[in-house]
Amino acid sequence: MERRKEILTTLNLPIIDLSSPHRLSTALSIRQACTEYGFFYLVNHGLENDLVNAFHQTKKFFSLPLQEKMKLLRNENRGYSPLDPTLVSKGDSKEFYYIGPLADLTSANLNQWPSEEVLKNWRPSMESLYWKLFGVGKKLLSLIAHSLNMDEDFFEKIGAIDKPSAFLRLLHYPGEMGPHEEICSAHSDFGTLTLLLTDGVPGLQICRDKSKEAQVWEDVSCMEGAFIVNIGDLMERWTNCLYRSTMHRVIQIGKERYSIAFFLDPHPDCVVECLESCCSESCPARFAPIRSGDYLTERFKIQPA
Ligand SMILES: O=C(O)CCC(=O)C(=O)O
Ligand SMILES: [Fe+2]
Repeated sequence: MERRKEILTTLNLPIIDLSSPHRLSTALSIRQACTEYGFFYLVNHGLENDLVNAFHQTKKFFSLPLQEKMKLLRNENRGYSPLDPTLVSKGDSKEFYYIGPLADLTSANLNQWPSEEVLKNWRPSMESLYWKLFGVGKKLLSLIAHSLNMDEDFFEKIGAIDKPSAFLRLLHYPGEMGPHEEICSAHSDFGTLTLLLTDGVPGLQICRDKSKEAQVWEDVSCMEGAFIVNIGDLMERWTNCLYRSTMHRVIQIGKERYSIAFFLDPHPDCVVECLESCCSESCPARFAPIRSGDYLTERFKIQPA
């Protein structure tokens, strides 16, 4: 197994309660979590009873014969990506399946679904999960706006989530694979925020200081029933780097692993520019305004996820 000069520690991420009536203190805790870690656990999100089924459906999909999954081969970033032997040798050992934005018909029609004969009721079940995750993301985003001293409906008002451009990604890591330590290589997420669910199998790690020579990787353990939430690059731009889009990866521990990631990205036409509350004369905006669609297209070209 490849060895790098790395120091490893274990981490207790902050816990945010989405159902708390104390919005100000919740917003303050979010602010602290996003500035220090860019990651937190989200509890009392209302989807507790949906999680078992979400993983059940995910496993059903990946259990299909390869030839069935290959009929849905990824196109326009929707559909199935098989385990890629060229990437396995570079330290990426996962198969995954993307469901793209469902809000408008043109985009929703690009999605690729297994037929009813192959997986009965799978599509409605996943569509329902998608919208429930979107509901959680939207609630959280209003708290994030609050935490940044903006109006709670700020992200709605600027058109970031009116037609949500969210991608749902199901992931399967088959277990002991290749000589490399990483099975999902180190990256930051591109968009606004990510809601992550894992099946409890460890392996997720974060590196809080992107610039350090010797990278310090910290283990993120799974908290039963909670989402692991992380800030993406566009939120980092919106906040002038106040909120951190933290680098993360998954290392192999020799066990099969499933996870579900929901990437809440801004609508492609939404222009992401430094928030008023995050810049001043002494702290000017570090990034020029950019159309979200242009930014994400560029990122996908450089680092196809
Ligand atoms: O599988 C995981 O736990 C992490 C997945 C991830 O970081 C991603 O899909 O961006
Ligand atoms: Fe990620």
